[in-house]
Amino acid sequence: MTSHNFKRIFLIVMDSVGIGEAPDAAEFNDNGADTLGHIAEKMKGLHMPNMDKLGLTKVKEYMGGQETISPLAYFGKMAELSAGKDTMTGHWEIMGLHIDKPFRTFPDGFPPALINEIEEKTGRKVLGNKAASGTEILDELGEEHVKTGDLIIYTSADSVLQIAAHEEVIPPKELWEICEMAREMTLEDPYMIGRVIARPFIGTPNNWERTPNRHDYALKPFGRTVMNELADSGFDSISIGKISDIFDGEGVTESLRTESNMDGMDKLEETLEMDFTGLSFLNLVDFDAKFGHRRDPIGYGKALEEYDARLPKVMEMLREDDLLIITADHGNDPVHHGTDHTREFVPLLAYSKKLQKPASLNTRATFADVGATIAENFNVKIPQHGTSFLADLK
Ligand SMILES: O=P(O)(O)O[C@H]1O[C@H](CO)[C@@H](O)[C@H]1O
Ligand SMILES: [Mn+2]
Ligand SMILES: [Mn+2]
Repeated sequence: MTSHNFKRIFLIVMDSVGIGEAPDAAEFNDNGADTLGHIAEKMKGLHMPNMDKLGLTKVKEYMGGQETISPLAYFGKMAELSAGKDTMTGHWEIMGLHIDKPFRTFPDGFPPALINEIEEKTGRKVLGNKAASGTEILDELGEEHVKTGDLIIYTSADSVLQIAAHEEVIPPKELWEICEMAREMTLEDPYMIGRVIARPFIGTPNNWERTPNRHDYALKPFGRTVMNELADSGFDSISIGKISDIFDGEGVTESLRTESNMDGMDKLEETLEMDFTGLSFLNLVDFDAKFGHRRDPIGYGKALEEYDARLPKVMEMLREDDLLIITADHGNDPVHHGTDHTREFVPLLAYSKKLQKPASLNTRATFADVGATIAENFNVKIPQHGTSFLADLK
């Protein structure tokens, strides 16, 4: 082991917090996308003093951001190499994979053969079968679903098959079973759907509310990730939030579920108190699910400020030989057209108490540089993709 190895690495993915259009944004119809920048403008000033102190404003100027002369963290930004801008592609790339064939998407609805099979196997009819926003489709079809018990099936620009059902019409357990069945049907070509998602909700017409009983059924990562290497070498690989779902449990030695960003930060603190050697990997999904897809820049901005306020405690709880890495998995600009993700650069911040002279990590060509760094740190097999920046952390 070299002198700069860290015993514990805490990785935070701020889901969808992009910092400006990626060089290939045009290929994704995302010219001009800028999640953080546009939120800050809509907020007439966004205040994340702790992210700024770490070095965020070194890589992203935004309204309300405070310039930092001596950042506490190494700072940089990363472009995504894979052919996709979804959560799984982003996270899998962070852990060392390169997804060159995008998952299948069904912007015009799923083929009749699949819908028929679902209807036959569940004994329920299907409503919707189109690309839609998850809240709007409840307004449109919620009442009919409650009357008939039919399944609301919808998708988005992502490779997802989502099934919504009222908890009093189809109890979550039954909905999960239906989703497991749909998962089995769509693992391979011609479907190869990234995720089947159970979307239980409660409430009454015009007051529908989605519940935390959401469950995601992902495909298994297409190759071995750094998490597999860690787990197989006897290190801890702790998942917080939906990380375990995103990797379908692959390379996860312990999983802590969360109900919200703040709950995620609570669970992160729990792992900061634990004695382990390896990785604690947190995803903060509210940014994306509650605000990005809902095109709610003010809600998004407030959530960012609320998150930022939790950082001093996290930094205080870090031990001398810990490393904290903060990044994101794609953008989701809440003032961009549509309701989907955006192809953007993501921030990269790396902080440790023992690092004395934080400097720039420049612009990285792939998110996999994070995975390569983690692999090198624990001396496990370096992924095929990615260049470690461990030696730069002095
Ligand atoms: O509109 P809702 O149901 O929130 O769906 C969003 O959530 C899905 C999974 O993250 C995305 O693909 C997007 O469609
Ligand atoms: Mn995401
Ligand atoms: Mn999303």
